[in-house]
Amino acid sequence: MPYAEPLSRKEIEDRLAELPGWELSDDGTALRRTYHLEHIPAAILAMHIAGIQAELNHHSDLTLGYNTLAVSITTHAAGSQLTAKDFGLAARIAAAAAAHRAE
Ligand SMILES: C[C@H](O)[C@H](O)[C@H]1CNC2=NC(N)=NC(=O)C2=N1
Repeated sequence: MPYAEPLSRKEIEDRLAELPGWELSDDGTALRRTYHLEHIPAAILAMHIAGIQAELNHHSDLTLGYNTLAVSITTHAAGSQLTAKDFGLAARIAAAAAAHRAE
């Protein structure tokens, strides 16, 4: 059984509409958002995300800046295309970011 099935363009657009502030990469194969943190170190949010990823067994690429955390999500096992797993992870990350007042 495949790791996860790629979503159609329509499914991607519908699901993206439920994730305010997130966007598609230029080639449409990844979900992206850069969070800005004023209240806690960005690394704290990164560690929170690492816990979520361990729980879901699905992982983003995180780029840690001084007060930013850039998130990029795709499903490698689906040939670097977007799947429901990516949107599930993004929704959990969005909730964690909101809890840390990241914008
Ligand atoms: C064996 C294990 O389930 C796989 O390596 C998982 C782990 N996390 C993953 N995360 C992401 N983003 N894509 C994958 O294909 C993937 N594969």
